Amino acid sequence: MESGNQVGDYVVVGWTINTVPRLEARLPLNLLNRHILIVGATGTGKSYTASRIAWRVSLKGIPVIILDWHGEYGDLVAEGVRLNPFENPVEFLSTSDPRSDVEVISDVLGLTPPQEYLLWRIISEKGSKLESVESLARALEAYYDDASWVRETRLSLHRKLKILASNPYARLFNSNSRLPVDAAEPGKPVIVDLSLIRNVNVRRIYGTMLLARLVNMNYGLRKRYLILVEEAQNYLGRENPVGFLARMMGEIRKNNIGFCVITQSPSLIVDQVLVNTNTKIIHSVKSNMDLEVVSRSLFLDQETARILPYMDVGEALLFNPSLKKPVLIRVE
Ligand SMILES: Nc1ncnc2c1ncn2[C@@H]1O[C@H](COP(=O)(O)OP(=O)(O)OP(=O)(O)O)[C@@H](O)[C@H]1O
Repeated sequence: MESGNQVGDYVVVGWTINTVPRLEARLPLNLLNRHILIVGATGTGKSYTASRIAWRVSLKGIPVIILDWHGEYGDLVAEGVRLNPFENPVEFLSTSDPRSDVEVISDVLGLTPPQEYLLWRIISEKGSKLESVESLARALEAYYDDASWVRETRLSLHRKLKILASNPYARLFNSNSRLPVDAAEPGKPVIVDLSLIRNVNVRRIYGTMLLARLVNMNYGLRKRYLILVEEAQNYLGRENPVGFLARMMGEIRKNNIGFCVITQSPSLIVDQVLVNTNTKIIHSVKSNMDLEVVSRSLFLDQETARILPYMDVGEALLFNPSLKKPVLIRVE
């Protein structure tokens, strides 16, 4: 299916504004695995821009998966394949590799070191008897307390898992699941509608688990695809970033996955994202903190920085290493 391999192949994001004649604003496909950042205040055109990129990249035969936090991409990419997370469970425990599973679960749930250790003990003791989140929650409830820290840790870990093991959320996690990347076709990005998961914390956990499984599956295979992460502050926020995702942004050689990270507020996102995204598309930014972060990370001169709050919807500064300085474009 992959055809976007030719050197110099690219997709068009829009057109330059301040040049005569106007020129194509291009996104080279060989930069995809060096990641894209799209930022801008509410309503400035981030999702529209991301949807154009998703569709055009997918037309090149590169599979695209959209983690659709608000459920808006069904309208933006009418050709996309919409997936309901409840009908597409993600693997929570894969007893074939318990060590890396514990790391993933720990990252996803934000476990403390004692919680992670206890989880490891239980999984290595019970092994294949734990095929679901419910069975893990039950095993935790019944686990013997051989020290006082075990009891406290067990109870706090159980609290974290309880909602995942409850109805209807337990259906989101299953040991016999397939990854949605198989559903992608040329011109048809896969849209995982996360908004169907009402509990925001569970939504974040499902999204992160899905990302973890996609990334892990791709080690060794090195298949090329693009993942759009909407409302990225939920996964890569400064307060509680998911460790493996932040690390992934810097590990371009080990994996061939490109991330397109989308957020309203670059000041809420971990620095790794700003440092490790090669292509930046900056729509209008209004808050002083975000203006400062954008200006600093792109080394903007004062004149360019001054226009940031006043750009129209659909206008953006495009920056990548092949350009000497950011270019003002209109996304089309
Ligand atoms: N390049 C464009 N050309 C034409 N219309 C656009 C363009 N970009 C955005 N729009 C329109 O502007 C509106 C807001 O766009 P969009 O939803 O993409 O903004 P957003 O920054 O993602 O907002 P939010 O943060 O609230 O999700 C939509 O109606 C969209 O169709």
